[in-house]
Amino acid sequence: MKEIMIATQNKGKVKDFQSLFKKYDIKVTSLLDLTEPVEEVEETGTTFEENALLKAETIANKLNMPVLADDSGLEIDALEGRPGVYSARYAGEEKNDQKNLHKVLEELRGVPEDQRSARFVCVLAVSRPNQDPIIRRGTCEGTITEGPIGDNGFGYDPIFKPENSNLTMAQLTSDQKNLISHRGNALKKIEDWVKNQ
Ligand SMILES: O=c1[nH]c(=O)c2ncn([C@@H]3O[C@H](COP(=O)(O)OP(=O)(O)OP(=O)(O)O)[C@@H](O)[C@H]3O)c2[nH]1
Ligand SMILES: [Mg+2]
Repeated sequence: MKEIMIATQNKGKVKDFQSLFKKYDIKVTSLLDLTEPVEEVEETGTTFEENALLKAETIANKLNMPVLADDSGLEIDALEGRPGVYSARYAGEEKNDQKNLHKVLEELRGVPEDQRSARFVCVLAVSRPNQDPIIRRGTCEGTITEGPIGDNGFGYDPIFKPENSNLTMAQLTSDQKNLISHRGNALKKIEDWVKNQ
């Protein structure tokens, strides 16, 4: 079976990619599968594109093989685009999903529904030896709920209601999420590369 290495340490992303790659018959491996753990790449960029490329290139050079990296986050209009590229560490260095989403809910307290618009952004970067990288962005528009609902997914999924849906991302199955998600939309744009693996 073909394999793609994803340069991530995030279990939630790995699960999304496993569901996304099923139809291509591709096995997903990630940094979590390596016997010798690699140090986390410091995300020093100020854009999703910069950080995705940084993660892809660093890991591709280290492992000497093609890798796919994902930099993603939530942009909330009423918060001028925050948490944005800082989504993973919004409430502190420990990267705690619960604390992050409660910080967002607190900041949006009293903001009416029609002003709670937001979008998930996912930038995928492919780095491969001796070839130019591929970088593509996917988004998913929606609104922020007043409280967390649902147990599936990860991150901010329990407080994000995609447009045209009555359910939050965390109430959808992985397959349902990925049909409409930022990650699914970005992956469609690199499908040619995926099929050639
Ligand atoms: O509810 C969510 N559903 C999603 O589908 C999703 N995708 C991203 N996010 C948030 O954005 C951060 C990424 O930050 P990020 O790209 O730096 O990843 P990370 O640091 O968690 O792992 P790595 O891939 O860098 O190893 C994550 O931690 C989450 O908080 C999501 N939240
Ligand atoms: Mg990260």
